[in-house]
Amino acid sequence: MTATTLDGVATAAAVKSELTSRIDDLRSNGVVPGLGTLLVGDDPASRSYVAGKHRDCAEVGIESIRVDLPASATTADVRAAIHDLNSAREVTGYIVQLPLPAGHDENAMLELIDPDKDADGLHPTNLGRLVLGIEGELHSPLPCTPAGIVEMLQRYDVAIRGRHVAVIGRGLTVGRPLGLLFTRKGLDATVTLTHSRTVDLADEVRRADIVVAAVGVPHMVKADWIKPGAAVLDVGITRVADEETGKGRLTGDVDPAVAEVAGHLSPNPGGVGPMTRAMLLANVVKAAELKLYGR
Ligand SMILES: Nc1nc(=O)c2c([nH]1)NC[C@@H]1CN(c3ccc(C(=O)N[C@@H](CCC(=O)O)C(=O)O)cc3)C=[N+]21
Repeated sequence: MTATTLDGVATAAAVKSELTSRIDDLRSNGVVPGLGTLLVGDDPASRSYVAGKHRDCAEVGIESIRVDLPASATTADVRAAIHDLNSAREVTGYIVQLPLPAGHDENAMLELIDPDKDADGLHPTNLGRLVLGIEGELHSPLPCTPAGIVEMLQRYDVAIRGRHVAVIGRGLTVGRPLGLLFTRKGLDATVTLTHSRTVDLADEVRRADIVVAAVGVPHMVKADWIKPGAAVLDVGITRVADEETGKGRLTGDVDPAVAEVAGHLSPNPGGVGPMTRAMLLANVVKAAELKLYGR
């Protein structure tokens, strides 16, 4: 048996095509959705992610506004750029590309974002609403990767209610908010949030119906950790040199042999990454709709 592929490219395309009609409605009501990106420094991976976000916007009819600061930018420069994005009328939502270069306090910068323009859902107000929302409806942007994971599972009819989810990794952008999201009323999963200090990680993962690996350690999740038929989402990305060609390529956290045991498996690349980008677009559209129609 080979796992069903959770195809992030195809699923993201479906999400994007649904967004285009909402974008048309916004435009005909005089609201042009616009995504801003703030990139500091010249890390090649970050540059390429940001470029991808601008391409995605062009594809669906969202304007995009790019602010790039050099690696030498001071925290005062970053602060000033965030204030400009908060007041720029054409920017209806924006992100601060993470990680910021060493020396900047990321949490302090995230706090400066206008929560109504927070396209990543990483402002403390929006993370707080995520916590409050465990009891019901949410009217705030969700962090894009967690939202994309849940969206993909739902579109593939993978059961979540009452099921046991093992999340590996407790980071700000994936693991920690994902645990909160899965335990919300309406999703109703049981979550084990594991991390680098978890004792007997393999045993925790073996009990799970859904496994999310968001660590950044190539192929750490082995086939004998997986309950037969479980859904496995491979989030972590590591750039490695290909043994044959010597060229750089991307590797996920999940060992390829997992495909022989799992019921569903998201490839990496081609799985959660494209969904993350689609949910960013969804957050921008939602923010523009809230601006037009109110909460
Ligand atoms: N403020 C902020 N928000 C983020 O959402 C954010 C961030 N900072 N910093 C970095 C991480 C990483 N991330 C990715 C999104 C999509 C792909 C993606 O689409 N990857 C393609 C492959 C792309 C390639 O080939 O390089 C795929 O998985 O198929 C990857 C990584 C968002 N992040």
